[in-house]
Amino acid sequence: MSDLTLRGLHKAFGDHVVLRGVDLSVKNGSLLALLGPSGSGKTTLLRTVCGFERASQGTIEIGGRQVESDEIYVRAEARRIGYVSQEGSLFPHLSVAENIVFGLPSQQRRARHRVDELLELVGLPLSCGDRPPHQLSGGQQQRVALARALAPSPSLVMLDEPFSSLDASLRAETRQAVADALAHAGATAVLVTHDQSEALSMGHEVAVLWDGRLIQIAAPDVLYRRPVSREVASFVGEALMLAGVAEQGSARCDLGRLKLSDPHASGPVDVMIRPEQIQVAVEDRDRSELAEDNRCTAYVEAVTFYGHDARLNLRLEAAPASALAGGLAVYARVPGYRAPAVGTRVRLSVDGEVVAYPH
Ligand SMILES: Nc1ncnc2c1ncn2[C@@H]1O[C@H](COP(=O)(O)OP(=O)(O)OP(=O)(O)O)[C@@H](O)[C@H]1O
Repeated sequence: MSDLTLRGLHKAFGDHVVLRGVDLSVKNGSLLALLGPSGSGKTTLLRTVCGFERASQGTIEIGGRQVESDEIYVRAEARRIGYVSQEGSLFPHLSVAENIVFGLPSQQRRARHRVDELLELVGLPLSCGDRPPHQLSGGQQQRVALARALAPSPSLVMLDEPFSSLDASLRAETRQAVADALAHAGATAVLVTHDQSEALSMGHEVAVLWDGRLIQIAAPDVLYRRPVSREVASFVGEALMLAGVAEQGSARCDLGRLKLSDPHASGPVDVMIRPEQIQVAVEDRDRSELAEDNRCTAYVEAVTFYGHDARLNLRLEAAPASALAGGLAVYARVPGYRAPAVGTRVRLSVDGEVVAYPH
């Protein structure tokens, strides 16, 4: 399948500007997750690439062929893009197989072209083909929608929040099935989502759209560990921000002297720490695990238990002058089986590098 390139893409509805100059490149055969808060322009970007909306300015190229510019406008049907919507939008009066071949030329429709192959690709039993969509679960229906999108061998597949109507367990399973099917098909795909865990777990790369601008494109682990701004840090996960001072590759803050991911930062900064980086050791229980440096003491004020992990609200003892009266409050994520009880005195250290945002 082809790659996708956007250059300087603008889109306005009247005088309401939604996309403000988007440059983006999606590599052949890869899945890009387009992540952004509600109203940031994700769906508009996807609809413009599909040709459902005209760009106000800029160019769109699919597989090296320009489909949109000031002079060129290739109609949606001729762009050869497979589209999967939130609800899947299957036709209820047609069987699963008829849905899959719906967009194909009539001869291929009659021959149920590639139906078995596509059912297999999306991980559904072949017996599903003759059933009406309503007899399938929501997750299975989304897989049928993907099979239908892949049936004409499109250049590109666009997925617009395709898992948002599914409950949590079905969502996880369907995400995996869809990711596998796209990989097996060698598809170039864009997945629109406002769910950071979905973007991080499915995207080969994640692009963050903020108020109509792409503000960061990176591999999921890089985006999570080195977000470009405080806003992105908080949007892609839980982020603890502590005032500090950076110098010579580390930053001093209420949790000690911490190693910085950017060694060049200096002066007053906000230090961004992921809560799972905070190592919590119970004084009597975990004596051997206590690091000599970077350690300070705190009390567990509250525990929210999630099973696999737990969130601890902690209050630092003897927090320095920068802290609020009564000690600084921070929080940590620890494995559920190691969650200490409320009131326990613990020692804290920070594992790994942290990010500094200058004031
Ligand atoms: N056809 C339209 N006419 C006028 N304004 C529109 C139109 N489509 C979208 N908008 C506006 O564009 C902005 C971005 O909308 P869009 O649906 O692209 O955002 P989104 O990031 O996909 O949000 P969500 O996650 O809530 O779906 C919104 O302010 C919306 O009201």
